[in-house]
Amino acid sequence: STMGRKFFVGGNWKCNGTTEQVKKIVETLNAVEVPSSDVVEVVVSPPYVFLPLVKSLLRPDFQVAAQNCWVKNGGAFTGEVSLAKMSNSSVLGVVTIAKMSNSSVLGHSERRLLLNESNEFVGDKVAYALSKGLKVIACVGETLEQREAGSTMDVVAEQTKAIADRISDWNNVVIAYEPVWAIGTGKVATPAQAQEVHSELRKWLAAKTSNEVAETMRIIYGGSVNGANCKELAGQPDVDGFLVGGASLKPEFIDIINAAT
Ligand SMILES: O=C(COP(=O)(O)O)NO
Repeated sequence: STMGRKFFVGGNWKCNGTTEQVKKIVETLNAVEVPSSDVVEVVVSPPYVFLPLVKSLLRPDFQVAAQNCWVKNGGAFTGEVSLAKMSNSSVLGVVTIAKMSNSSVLGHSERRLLLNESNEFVGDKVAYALSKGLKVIACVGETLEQREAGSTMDVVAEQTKAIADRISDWNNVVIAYEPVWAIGTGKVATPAQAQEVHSELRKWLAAKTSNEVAETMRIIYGGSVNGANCKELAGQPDVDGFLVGGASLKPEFIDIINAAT
């Protein structure tokens, strides 16, 4: 990462954890030495049901994110969790929203592919969450067949455009490039592959939004990041951090946080 962009490390716990496991992970995170929050921004994203517990136990220099949100405020949307409810509960704390200390992971490929969340729907969610004062970790990334067809940048641009068409203030957005073929597979993108897409995406942002947005945007990488491969990836000029799945549930998450450059 360069240009003074603060390193950003997100831990996406996905649909994992029991109360006991969550307490243990938070205990471990609370006890370790990591660079100050001036150097690295750390966000952990537990399943909704653990948001209150994690928010109440987690060290104050780390932030908590939801893994999704609904696109309206409450109402007849069975099974959904509305932002307003989350922000009204002690979980995210309405008062802390003003400090942008809360965020949501949106557009994760598992929701795009398994739950058919369209680019437009993800764009609507990003706009809604931002309008409610949350930070957003917006996920984009191509499938293996799209990469093999040479359409990686087309796909990533299309996904990002659906967001750009709906928002004007990018201040509270972090973009996570997560190639689907690297998620949960152990097949991490090479530093060159990650750098190529991150720099192309940054150029796209410069052309479609502004140089300022492009230069200040944290573009983070996700997909089989671990304690062993994070350093080399972090050394790439346009890799500004990580969105970590599996390894965020293990002590090596600390190594990934410490890879902050
Ligand atoms: O989905 C991911 C990455 O998951 P893994 O680190 O387990 O590949 N981040 O949101």
